[in-house]
Amino acid sequence: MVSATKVGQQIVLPGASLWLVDQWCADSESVNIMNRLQSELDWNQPEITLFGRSNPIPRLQAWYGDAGTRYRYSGMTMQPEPWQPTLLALKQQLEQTLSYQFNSVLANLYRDGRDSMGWHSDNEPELGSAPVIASLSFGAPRRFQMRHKYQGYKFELVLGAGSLLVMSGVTQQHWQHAVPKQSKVHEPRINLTFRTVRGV
Ligand SMILES: O=C(O)CCC(=O)C(=O)O
Ligand SMILES: [Fe+2]
Repeated sequence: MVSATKVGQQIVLPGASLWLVDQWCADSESVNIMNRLQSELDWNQPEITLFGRSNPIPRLQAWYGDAGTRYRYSGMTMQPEPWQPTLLALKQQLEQTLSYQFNSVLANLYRDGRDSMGWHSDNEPELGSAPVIASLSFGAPRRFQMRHKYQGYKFELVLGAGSLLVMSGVTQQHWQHAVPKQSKVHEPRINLTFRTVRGV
């Protein structure tokens, strides 16, 4: 069980463990972090092959972590870059908030509302069956949608700048999540999902 020391709320959904802290970091700090991450991370836009067709993913990505935290994701194998100072500082603060250790982070840059993330669960085998995923958001607020895989429940929230969402327990077994396109959003957003890859 994850225990948070910052003020937050548990979100009660069937078969999901969610913890939301709207203001995990102050506004001024989150603007600063957004700018640093946008300019300092090694962003790339890999191609993804679906039904035999290759297309660039609709966002930019970067993968950082301890050596050996190789990660397979939608047919792509990503080798982590070594920890970068801004990410390392955030990881350490997060580990203090949650009393939990992470060894990697997937960074996503949504350049504007045309960028998105399709429906998926963070259920890659190397994350184990009940992963703790800590998601930090900076920049433009974006919708974060959830849907139950079998029972038709839907849930949605807005992840604003400086927010922390922790998904844990069996959430990934029962639910999928997505970040839909939002044509009225013209500003970038960065989301960091801290993870623990097993077998390192
Ligand atoms: O951008 C987000 O809030 C979600 C990112 C996500 O689902 C992922 O990186 O697996
Ligand atoms: Fe995800």
